Amino acid sequence: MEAGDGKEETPLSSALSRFQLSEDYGFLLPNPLVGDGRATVPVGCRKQQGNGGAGDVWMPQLSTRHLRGREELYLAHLVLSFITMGYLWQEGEEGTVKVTAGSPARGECHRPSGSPPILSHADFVLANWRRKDPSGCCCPPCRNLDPIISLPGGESLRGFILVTFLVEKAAVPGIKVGREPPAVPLPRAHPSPSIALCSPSAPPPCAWLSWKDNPAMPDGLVYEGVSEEPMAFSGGSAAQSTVLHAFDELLGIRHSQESTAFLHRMRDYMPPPHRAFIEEIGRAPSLKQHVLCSGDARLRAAFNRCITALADFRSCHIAIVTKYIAVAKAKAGRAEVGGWAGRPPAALEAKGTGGSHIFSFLKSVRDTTRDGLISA
Ligand code: HEM
Repeated sequence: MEAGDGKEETPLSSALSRFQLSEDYGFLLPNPLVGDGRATVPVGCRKQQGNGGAGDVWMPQLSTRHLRGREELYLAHLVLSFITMGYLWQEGEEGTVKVTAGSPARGECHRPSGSPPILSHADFVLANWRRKDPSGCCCPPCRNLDPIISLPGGESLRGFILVTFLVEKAAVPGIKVGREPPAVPLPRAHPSPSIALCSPSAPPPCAWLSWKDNPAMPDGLVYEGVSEEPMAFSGGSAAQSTVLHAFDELLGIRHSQESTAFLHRMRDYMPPPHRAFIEEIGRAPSLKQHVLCSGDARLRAAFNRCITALADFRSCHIAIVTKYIAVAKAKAGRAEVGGWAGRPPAALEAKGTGGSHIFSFLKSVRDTTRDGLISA
């Protein structure tokens, strides 16, 4: 891709077909849109500059007009969001870029897909998978699966993306109870994902994904060419996953005011059809009321099994988060992992990936789930 002045408009699919991020930027990008077409070019700003100065290489304004269908839009959003992340965090937490000078964030693909201009859960997990053998299955333990785009973190990061993906996949039969699943790149079968695949050798990058409530970027990010004021967005978190929100609505779980406010804010990062799906479940007649009014002991037991399974999932998740953050922190303390990719981000130690105080939040959400049990 030629260095440009950032002003010309380029069809996104043809622009994307001509680049592959170099490993210098910490990514290897198998071109998802056009077969094996590969070329290594610098995108965004050069590492040593990154301030919109004279030595920077600018990416042209990209247009979505030539993208075909939902899949290409999702892929384009995935690719551009990852490029933006690489550009912003290339020097770790200390050297954060504050302005997306000539950056891929100026691509339009967040508008038609209704997604915010940041790497969200829908990008990082839902759209970010492929079968190595296209005719093979995508069952655990992920042997035939790979993320389309990964971040530094090796197997640990691969597991983080794919296990979350498999949890989404395992939830599909549950989602079908309410309705056909919303139109997203969700998979089909019903595996039992092993969360143990996520080994805590390196922390997940989530806290680096935010420029809201993140001490490394307290003012947010200026999207050059979009707004002169900095804008704050939360990064990809499974709190943006539709499935848990849908189960909460279906089972009539009532979280605390603070947790509800955070979780509802996370809905802004979901693809609009997902959000609409959750809201529709919320408006539907209450399942819990139906079970209560029926006086049927078997119905009540089945309902309570669902509540217990959901609370158990949340307890398991708390254990994993504790392990991940504590182990990563201890390893960093013993300098077992090198470079900025191995250090637990300051924001992750104190706060969650979307900015919540993680443990009190996660425990509160687990406990209010248990409160949903119907007593005999
Ligand atoms: C190493 C693995 C993981 C870590 C470190 C982690 C970390 C976190 C953190 C810090 C939060 C707090 C919310 C925020 O601020 O973002 C959170 C929330 C959440 N995470 Fe994870 N997570 C992990 C794996 C998973 C997996 C595999 C799933 C499965 C879908 C998942 C589902 C959720 C959900 C649904 C929430 C929202 C809270 C709730 O509804 O219970 N997480 N996670």
